[in-house]
Amino acid sequence: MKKDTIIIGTRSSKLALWQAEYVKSRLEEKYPALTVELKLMTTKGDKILDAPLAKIGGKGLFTKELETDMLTGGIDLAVHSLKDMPTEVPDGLVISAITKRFDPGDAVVSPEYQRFDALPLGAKVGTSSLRRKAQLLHVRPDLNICDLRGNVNTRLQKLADEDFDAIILAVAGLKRLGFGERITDVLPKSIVLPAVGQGALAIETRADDAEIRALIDFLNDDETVRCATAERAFLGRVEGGCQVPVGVYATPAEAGQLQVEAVIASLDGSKLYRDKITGQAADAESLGRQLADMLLAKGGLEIMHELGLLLDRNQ
Ligand SMILES: NCc1[nH]cc(CCC(=O)O)c1CC(=O)O
Repeated sequence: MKKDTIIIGTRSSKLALWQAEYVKSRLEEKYPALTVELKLMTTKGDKILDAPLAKIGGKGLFTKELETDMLTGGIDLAVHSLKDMPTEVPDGLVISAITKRFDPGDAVVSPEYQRFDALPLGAKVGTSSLRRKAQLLHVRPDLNICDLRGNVNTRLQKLADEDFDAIILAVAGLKRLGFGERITDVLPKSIVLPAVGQGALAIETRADDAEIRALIDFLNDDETVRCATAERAFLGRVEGGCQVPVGVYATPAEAGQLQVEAVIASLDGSKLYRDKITGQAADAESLGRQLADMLLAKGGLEIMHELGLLLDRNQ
């Protein structure tokens, strides 16, 4: 091995730091002679805290600054939550590893009512995700869903400060930060499908950095990679990003198969199209694309048009 020090770029939120430290410790455990340093960085998504995420828009809100630094050699790799990664990685960069998915669920934190089912009529529910909002409104149009921005710690603080009856956060993020005991319910997948890649980490490197890529290859979890491939193919096809209420969840099925379930909904949840497909795991990418086409044909395309999103269907 030529390199004796590698530099991991990470955002500086507590969750991002946990994730970078996790990769650091797995590398150090595997390569005792290697020194791994963390370089803390700030992204546009960290700076703009007062606007709803969907309004800021722009791809790579939480990844771009890290990617620019990696392309110029400032860092060797970047650790991201897979769900924060746009489906298209910039030229010269590549996702070289996807770690084992931890828990893809969406959690309810509601000290007063505990369970989602128990929320009273018109309850004030906090989330900044269009995906969660639309799917929740579909089954509970009475809910008063309000924007809740900030990192996980800030959001938990706002639960009390801003009088929410419940807030919704990824199970994975809460558990990583040691807040697992704050979870009072987990939304069933029959109501809310997770975001693409929720619960898994992506490690991004330069495409031509063969040494680093070989070094981190052991972090890949084959099963998660297959699921993520299907989920990201779905998202790439519907051009979802964080601006469209889209959920997708792939799971291994028997005999080397993969089941992929997905949803596209209108912002207010009044229209919701959901379907699933099963096929060979080796065809993960095409399964994701087929499912996207099924949902677009059912009415998803109309929703995209209503949202004013351009779709290049010839890609
Ligand atoms: N959007 C921010 C974000 N990115 C990743 C996670 C959680 C960890 C994960 O899903 O892997 C979170 C917080 C949340 O959605 O509650």
